[in-house]
Amino acid sequence: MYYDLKSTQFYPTYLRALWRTLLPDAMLAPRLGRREADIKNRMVAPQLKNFEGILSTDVKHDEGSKVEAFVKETFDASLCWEDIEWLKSITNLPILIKGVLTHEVARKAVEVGVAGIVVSNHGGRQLDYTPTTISVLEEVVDAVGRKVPVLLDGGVRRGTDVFKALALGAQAVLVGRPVIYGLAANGERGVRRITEMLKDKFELTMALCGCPVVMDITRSHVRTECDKLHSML
Ligand SMILES: Cc1cc2nc3c(=O)[nH]c(=O)nc-3n(C[C@H](O)[C@H](O)[C@H](O)COP(=O)(O)O)c2cc1C
Repeated sequence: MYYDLKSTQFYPTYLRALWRTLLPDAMLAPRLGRREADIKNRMVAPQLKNFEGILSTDVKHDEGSKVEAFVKETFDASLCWEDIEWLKSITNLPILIKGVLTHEVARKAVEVGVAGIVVSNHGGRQLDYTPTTISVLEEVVDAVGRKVPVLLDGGVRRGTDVFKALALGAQAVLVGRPVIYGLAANGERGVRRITEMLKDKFELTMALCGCPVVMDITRSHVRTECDKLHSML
């Protein structure tokens, strides 16, 4: 069945239909995903400097993840598109919406007036079977049509990942865990090293792809699974 689908034009459509059934709403996680490892390990949010009183560990639950219990008590599950309007009314800061994975949601986000979009599946930590962000980036970029910047996060581990995202239309990428790993391994130096590694490999990729400046990175520098399928038709 996989082979048949792959050899027809319906393959991407089918795959997208499948994904849609599992796509979480883009509104900044109204609830926490079921993080089984956290539940098993009875995860406790550490008391972080500068977050005193915000990220509390003081939750009265004896079992399961305390992060889950904390989120239940603090997150507002009624969060919806209208809240963007309210957010805009209380700040002059640009509001970016994170967690966008489809063209429908991207268009809606532009419609409600966000300043930017982050294509993200929250590091794959919220819901299993969400698509990889790189695989839906182009769909979002096309839907947004340069009206606002589109950023991407999730799985950016090498300079080549940065290059691929820019070639597919992202204006920038964001990294999560690599920075945390660098911090855990070697503190501030570790974080610097991670950013240097990403930057160096990105520059090398540009050089090897014949791109002296970032503006030279184009869509033709990458070939996606969809491109391969189209070329077979
Ligand atoms: C420890 C940890 C905590 C996170 N907390 C949040 C959060 O509170 N809200 C959110 O939108 N994303 C959260 N994320 C997801 C990150 O913002 C980001 O989308 C993700 O880590 C990017 O993927 P990467 O780690 O593969 O680079 C968290 C990620 C990690 C690793």
